[in-house]
Amino acid sequence: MTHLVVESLSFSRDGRRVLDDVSFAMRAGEGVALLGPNGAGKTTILRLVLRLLRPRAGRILLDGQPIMGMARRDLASRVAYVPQGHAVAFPYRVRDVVALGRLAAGTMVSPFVSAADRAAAGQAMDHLAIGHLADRSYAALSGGERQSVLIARALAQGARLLVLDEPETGLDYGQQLRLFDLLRRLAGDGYAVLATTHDPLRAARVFSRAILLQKGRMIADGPAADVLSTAAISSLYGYPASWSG
Ligand SMILES: Nc1ncnc2c1ncn2[C@@H]1O[C@H](COP(=O)(O)OP(=O)(O)OP(=O)(O)O)[C@@H](O)[C@H]1O
Repeated sequence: MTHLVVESLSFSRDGRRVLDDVSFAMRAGEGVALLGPNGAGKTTILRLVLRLLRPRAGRILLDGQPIMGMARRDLASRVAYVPQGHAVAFPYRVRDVVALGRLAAGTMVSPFVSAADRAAAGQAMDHLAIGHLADRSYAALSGGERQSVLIARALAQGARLLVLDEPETGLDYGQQLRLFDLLRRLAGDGYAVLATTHDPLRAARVFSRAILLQKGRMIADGPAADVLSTAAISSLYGYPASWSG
């Protein structure tokens, strides 16, 4: 049962306030989209939730515990970052990329993949219906396939909160549709999905909730279809409502 609480979060960079008093909570089964113009602070929120940055003020709780005091492995078994599926360093097989999720959570204790690690990776691939890719080289996959593999890696990690930063970037239209469908299914399966996106129209259909950020401040939080009205989006991005059709 995942429960993320973000409380009065503020963050500065180079003496400049990047986030100001941001608060929200989310539970298992919720898909929350974070939207806002470039530089609004979306990625900074994700990096704080992943404990890659330390807040200047405020705190973040996962399942009731402040993340700053958690052991790294404990944190990794609760929250997983799904990067965009672009950078490819080595031609690993898909099944090995997925099994690497077990390393992050500390359940894989040696550099060799155990039967238990392999089973967890297999389950994650089955969950996402990508078992047929298991022996392919990750480097040879399409962007959408890579994204699915990285989500499977997060599931193998055991985390129930998935954090994604503009996951649609670089994917063609069909792959974007499949990705967002997958995110919706994962929320339906009880995962908590927190994603930034620059696609308000899709977000309104796929996510249960949307949070709007402007210059580091939250200006809306509520059901995605309500928050992402044409008027709200026009005002957020600063263009006349008549342009959106
Ligand atoms: N490493 C850094 N050093 C200094 N300032 C930074 C750094 N990373 C981000 N910032 C600044 O923090 C602010 C928020 O950045 P952030 O990346 O969180 O915005 P964002 O909403 O994710 O934007 P985008 O939609 O462009 O990805 C911006 O003003 C940005 O310039």
